[in-house]
Amino acid sequence: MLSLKNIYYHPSTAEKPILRDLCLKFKTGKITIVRGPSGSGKTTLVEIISGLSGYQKGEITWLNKTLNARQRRWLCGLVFQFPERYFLGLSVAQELRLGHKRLTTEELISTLTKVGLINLDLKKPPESLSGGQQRRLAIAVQLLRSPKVLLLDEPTAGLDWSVRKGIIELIAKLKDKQTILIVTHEPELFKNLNTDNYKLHNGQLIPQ
Ligand SMILES: Nc1ncnc2c1ncn2[C@@H]1O[C@H](COP(=O)(O)OP(=O)(O)OP(=O)(O)O)[C@@H](O)[C@H]1O
Repeated sequence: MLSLKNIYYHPSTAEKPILRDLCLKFKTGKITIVRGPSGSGKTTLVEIISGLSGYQKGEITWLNKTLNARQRRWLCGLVFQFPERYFLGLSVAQELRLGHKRLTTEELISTLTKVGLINLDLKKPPESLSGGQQRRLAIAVQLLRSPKVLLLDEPTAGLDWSVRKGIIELIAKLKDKQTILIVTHEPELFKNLNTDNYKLHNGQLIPQ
């Protein structure tokens, strides 16, 4: 399981540390939820876990083995906040094949099915999909890499209520195959899932 020990991060461009001796032990079978107000460091935390960003002190381990940034990038899939803003493909198929050129149509369809996108026209431009479909496509892009850990930054932000419900149900389904961390302003949306809850405050995680 994934574990963070005393993570300290103070970018030279920031006035004060963003994370201070932050500790987190992921629990088997539970979705980890981190809430916190804007600017508390939620995105910074997922960027560090995913290996996109470094840190000055501490240790991140998977099954008791210390991971460097490259190993964390292999281990984790990160779905950014509003991921649809970063789509590059001209079609759904092209979006999924970025970095996975040799994927067959069957493999694309199988991945889309995992995220509940059934009978989707692979030739459609990603921007023509609904908000909920775009969010599912962004999750599918990460699932193609078979990450052990899925990090979701505000996965329900900007979606209608009914669409949010669908995304929450999808996350509940994915949790059997992946370790999941969600950072969110809206932890109450996930209260019916089996979650382990924290608040990010002053650079540390407080169990809720
Ligand atoms: N490289 C950096 N240099 C300077 N300041 C930074 C850097 N990275 C993040 N920060 C600052 O650290 C704080 C935490 O940012 P972060 O984006 O992680 O917060 P957040 O909780 O995700 O916010 P939001 O909910 O608005 O997305 C912010 O004040 C941000 O401006």
